[in-house]
Amino acid sequence: MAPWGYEKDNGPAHWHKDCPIANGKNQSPIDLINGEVKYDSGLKPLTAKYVPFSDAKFLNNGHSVQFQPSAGNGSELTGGPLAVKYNFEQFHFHWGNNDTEGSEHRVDGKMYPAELHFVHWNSTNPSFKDAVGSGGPNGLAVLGFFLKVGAENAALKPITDLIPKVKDAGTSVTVPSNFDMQAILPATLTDYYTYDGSLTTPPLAECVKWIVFKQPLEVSAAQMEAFRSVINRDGKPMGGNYRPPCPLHDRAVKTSFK
Ligand SMILES: NS(=O)(=O)c1ccc(C(=O)NCc2cccc(F)c2F)cc1
Ligand SMILES: [Zn+2]
Repeated sequence: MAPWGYEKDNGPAHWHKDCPIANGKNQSPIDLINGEVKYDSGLKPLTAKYVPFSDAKFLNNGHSVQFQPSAGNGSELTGGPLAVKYNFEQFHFHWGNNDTEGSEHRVDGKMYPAELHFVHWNSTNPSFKDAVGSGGPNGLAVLGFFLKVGAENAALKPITDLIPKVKDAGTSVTVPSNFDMQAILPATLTDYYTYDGSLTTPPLAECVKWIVFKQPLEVSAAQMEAFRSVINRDGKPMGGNYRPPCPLHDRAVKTSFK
């Protein structure tokens, strides 16, 4: 099979052939249906401590654009539904070719124009790859933020300004060391949905504690257009790099808000 992608001949409907877990019972993304979620008063706010990075790359890996610091950057995530400390690994985006589609998770069937994922791994493992393979839903913790079109996002501007430099698959640039990743996050990480799920791209490992924030971040129309100029491995616009929602099966979606 051609390497996986989001086109007719290699998209989500084909992924099960190389990754049979695609039809598993803990797959992501899902449609977050407010009438079916359950408030959990035990869910505290999350704490993310992101330290400045000395040598981080911003790259086009053929199916997303991704910010990746060198290993062992000391940034960490704790709190919320997490029992232990998680190390920051990377962040990346999923988006559509117009403002009516693009996010992976949905809220009562509504899609946002894009979704930003901050990927973290359980620090009781020696590495990210070990965490992915550690079995069970506590290997990774991914923070999901919906993006909607509105005011320019000043915190994301240093990243969206780099997009033209990674237009083609396989290209990367060094990110200026004064990039402040912490500034992307809302001041308080409250009001989120959380459930046990998977990577939303192959290998689709069911190793993720998903934490999806209710409040979208805003980006300008120009910043959205920057994403839509990115090209994939087949030389086509990368927009549409989102997996459709998967069945919930017998999972519960908990919320930190009423
Ligand atoms: N969209 S998402 O947030 O669910 C997501 C996050 C990370 C990855 C990933 O790291 N893939 C490559 C990769 C690298 C090493 C080991 C792996 F298992 C692996 F999937 C895929 C999807
Ligand atoms: Zn993702």
